[in-house]
Amino acid sequence: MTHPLPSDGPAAVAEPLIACEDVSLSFGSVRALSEVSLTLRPGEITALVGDNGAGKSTLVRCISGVHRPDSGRILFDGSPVDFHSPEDARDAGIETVHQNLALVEDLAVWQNLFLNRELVRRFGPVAFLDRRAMQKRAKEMVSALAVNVPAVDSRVRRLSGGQRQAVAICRAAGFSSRLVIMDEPTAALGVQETAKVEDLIHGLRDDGHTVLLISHNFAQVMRLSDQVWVMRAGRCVGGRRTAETTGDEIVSLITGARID
Ligand SMILES: Nc1ncnc2c1ncn2[C@@H]1O[C@H](COP(=O)(O)OP(=O)(O)OP(=O)(O)O)[C@@H](O)[C@H]1O
Repeated sequence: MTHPLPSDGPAAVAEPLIACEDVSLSFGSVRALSEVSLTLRPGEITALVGDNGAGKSTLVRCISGVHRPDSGRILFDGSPVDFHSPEDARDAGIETVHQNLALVEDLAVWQNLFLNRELVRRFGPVAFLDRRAMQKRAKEMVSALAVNVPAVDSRVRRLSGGQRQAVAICRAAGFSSRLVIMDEPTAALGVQETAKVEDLIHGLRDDGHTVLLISHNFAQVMRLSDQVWVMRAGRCVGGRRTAETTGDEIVSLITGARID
């Protein structure tokens, strides 16, 4: 059963972009997920919170095609999906910004944006990388998101932590993705860089992306999200509209001081 959100009004009638229904997954004797049901509304930022080991990353990896649930199902835009790999999820429009960002330090920003999705130009049977087209498109992607990077031909090695995060978000937001999943996007950043990355995340929502955010930072969850789901010991123990809850209530759900 999906936990009802208290003030599910007319907006709740809209089809969720993602619905997890009774998703369970064990690793050997470890039951990482037990019948997890939750929904992500389209065009919103949903936060997923919980203590270490609660199952957040495992759930996100089921949505992004890294793991396949043992039971239960995941619906994307109303239809059940069975991703066999992250590429399957990406092809469907689900992008993940990993904690390690998965950027190549010695490549330029534009090369990182097009990693594994290079544009090619064909002359008869021969294909060439279309550097010019990729650089042009990279500039458009960067300026569309107002990403604060020096130039698209800068090497990633020269960028700050916040700028790297911005490049990774830009890559995830490009290529017509619909859901962008972020795992602790500001964990390694200072206050100013965190604020810039949070602006970017708001920008993604303003552009119509749906965002799923794992964060241990309650203040950030309260600032950024529209909805919060709480996990504890592999279970989803509740969901709240962010505007109608408090950090204290979320903490009590996480710790089990209050069970809804
Ligand atoms: N590949 C794996 N093999 C075995 N056990 C795993 C694997 N991945 C996760 N687990 C276990 O599943 C449980 C849930 O882990 P998960 O990483 O999903 O939690 P989390 O909420 O993301 O924690 P954190 O906030 O620390 O990242 C833990 O007990 C973890 O040890």
